[in-house]
Amino acid sequence: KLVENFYNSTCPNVESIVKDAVTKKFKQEFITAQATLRLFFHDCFVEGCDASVIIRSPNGNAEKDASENLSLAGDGFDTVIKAKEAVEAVCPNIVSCADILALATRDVITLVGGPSFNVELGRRDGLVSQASRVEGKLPTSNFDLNQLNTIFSHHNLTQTDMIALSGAHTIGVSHCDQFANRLYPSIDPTLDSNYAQQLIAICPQNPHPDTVFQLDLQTSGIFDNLYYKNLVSGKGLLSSDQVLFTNPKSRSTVLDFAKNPKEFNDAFVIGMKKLGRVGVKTGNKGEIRRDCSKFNSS
Ligand code: HEM
Ligand SMILES: [Ca+2]
Ligand SMILES: [Ca+2]
Repeated sequence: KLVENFYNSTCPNVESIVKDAVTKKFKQEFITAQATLRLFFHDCFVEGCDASVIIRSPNGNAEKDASENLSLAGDGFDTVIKAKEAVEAVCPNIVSCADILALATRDVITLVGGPSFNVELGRRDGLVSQASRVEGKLPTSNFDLNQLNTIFSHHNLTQTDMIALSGAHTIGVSHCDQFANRLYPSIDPTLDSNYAQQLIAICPQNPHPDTVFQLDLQTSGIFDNLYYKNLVSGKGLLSSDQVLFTNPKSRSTVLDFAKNPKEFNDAFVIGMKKLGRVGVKTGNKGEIRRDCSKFNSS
């Protein structure tokens, strides 16, 4: 079981060390925020929150090499590696990379204007990181409400948790290929028509593969509840975003979060705490990695 004060006697300043390293990185690269938040999600849904996604393999067959993870931005990995280096300088071999990722994620959310919250600690780092084990574990942008609910329920996350955590798309971007099927060959009728034209202008039929569009067009660098207001007005970028409003089973929660930012923030914090408990290894399971990108044995 995780506890908030896990490092109180072994590394009492871990939270401020991580926060300083993350803040420094964020000031250099603001995309640190979205990159770290998405990294945490992808880590927790595959093998649990154990930093398995951070392992680098010379053979290109680690979890991060799976197709689903190729669009994870490098700045998220770099944030954890930098924060770990800062922690190792003070408390060597004590703090797991999985806990550092959890703390860094809380810190980036706060840096972009989101709620702050206490983070439970005591995770250990995983010993398995394989590209072949990712398939089917992460939701994709064409999932319908049932598919979204099912995949989240495998981790004890409810529909409300899923809708609140989808609010992470209040920051960051998506590559064109993730929503091109909503534009071509015909425009998805749930899309606002002016918004659809904006998307088409940035993402033509064969875009440069690096072209991206903001998940929350007006405030893609700010953690706010505009994401939900966008869904209400037909401006959800991914099909998996828009479906939360289109499907009557989830619509009332979207409307609640669109109207009441505090309700969204509270639900997001509950969702993040539950996400942070997914599949965690404690006690003598796993290891405390020295270098977050390598198993200790390698
Ligand atoms: C509900 C199911 C979800 C689906 C289908 C989904 C899918 C996606 C897709 C397709 C992208 C764009 C990737 C790209 O092309 O670069 C994206 C970006 C992102 N996702 Fe999700 N996601 C989901 C839930 C979550 C959750 C739970 C979180 C975190 C708590 C999250 C955080 C992010 C962030 C921050 C970005 C922006 C990344 C960046 O700008 O680099 N997503 N997501
Ligand atoms: Ca993991
Ligand atoms: Ca926003």
